[in-house]
Amino acid sequence: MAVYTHLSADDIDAFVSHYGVGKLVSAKGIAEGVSNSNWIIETSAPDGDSERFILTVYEERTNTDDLPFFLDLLDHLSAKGCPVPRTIHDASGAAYREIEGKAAALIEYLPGVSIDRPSVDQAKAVGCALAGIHLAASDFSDSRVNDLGPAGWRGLLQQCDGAALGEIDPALPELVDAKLGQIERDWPDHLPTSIIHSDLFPDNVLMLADQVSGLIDFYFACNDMSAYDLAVAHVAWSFSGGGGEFHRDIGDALIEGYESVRALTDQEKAAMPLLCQGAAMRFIATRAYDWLNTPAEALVTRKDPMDFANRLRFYDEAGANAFPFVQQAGTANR
Ligand SMILES: Nc1ncnc2c1ncn2[C@@H]1O[C@H](COP(=O)(O)OP(=O)(O)OP(=O)(O)O)[C@@H](O)[C@H]1O
Ligand SMILES: N[C@@H](CCO)C(=O)O
Repeated sequence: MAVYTHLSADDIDAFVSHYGVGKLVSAKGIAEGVSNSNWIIETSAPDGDSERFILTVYEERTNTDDLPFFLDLLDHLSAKGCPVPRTIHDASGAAYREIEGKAAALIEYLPGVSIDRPSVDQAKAVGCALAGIHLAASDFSDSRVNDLGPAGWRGLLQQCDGAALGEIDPALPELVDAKLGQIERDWPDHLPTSIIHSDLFPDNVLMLADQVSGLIDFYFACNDMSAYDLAVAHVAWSFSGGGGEFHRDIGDALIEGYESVRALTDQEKAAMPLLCQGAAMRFIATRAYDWLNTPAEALVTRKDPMDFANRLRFYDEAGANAFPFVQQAGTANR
């Protein structure tokens, strides 16, 4: 569940009254998500039309200093026609205001369903939408450093000492020891960069049939390698069963969709096996940290780091064979 902040109907009513979006009709807390508190808000305008919005209250994980970057980015991408929710501004023009001492924003509601098991056509559409935001953000004037790059993973993993990692799974300390230094050493520094989403998991994409109707949750967006963003999506979308089963058709479709909008360079293609291993390490690091630091009484379902340990091992072993860039024989659906 993700409603950490208690808001009364009067609190929400008072908040909404600053936005010129009509009268509050209903507000329901949203159970999905782990970082921030979210509600679906319905309002009615004087002409009787009703409208929906998302009210997000930013909790500890989102640094308020970064909000202008995140919220301006939503407005920029939405204005350029990307399927991204725009921010509703209050009567003074502000993109966020305070509620119960925390920053909060009213965001456009987008229709659609998050899907667990994408079809090939859906995966293509996701790749296409991802490349679309990379291109559309090229003239966005603000920037943000990726604090969850290799140095950030090491920082988080060092805070979980080896013994604690071993309590999650006896094989985890050895995997981290074997792979982290190697990924850091080989991490590319010359690939094309853009603003990236950096967390494009299925639960951050809304779909209507085969169309992407919404890309949401830009609260890890930053400047980094465009191909790393594609690697995150590849690692997040192409597996089922706790990361044990690789769906080659889905991985290939993501890349095909991406390349239908923005062609990858040869260097980006060559880097994909390493970028995917790095992406897997990123989610091992954040999940292991959260696993060990989430209080037992917290009403949040912890996410298993081992799902991404399995994916890291897969990319390590498969190398270039996990991607459609080289001719292969007999490697479908490994
Ligand atoms: N603009 C939107 N339009 C429609 N639904 C939305 C929108 N934004 C969020 N939601 C809904 O709210 C849920 C939680 O939102 P979100 O993923 O941003 O929460 P979070 O706690 O910040 O995320 P995370 O767990 O990935 O850190 C989503 O799964 C989706 O169902
Ligand atoms: N998408 C992430 C959570 C937010 O970083 C995960 O599944 O671990």
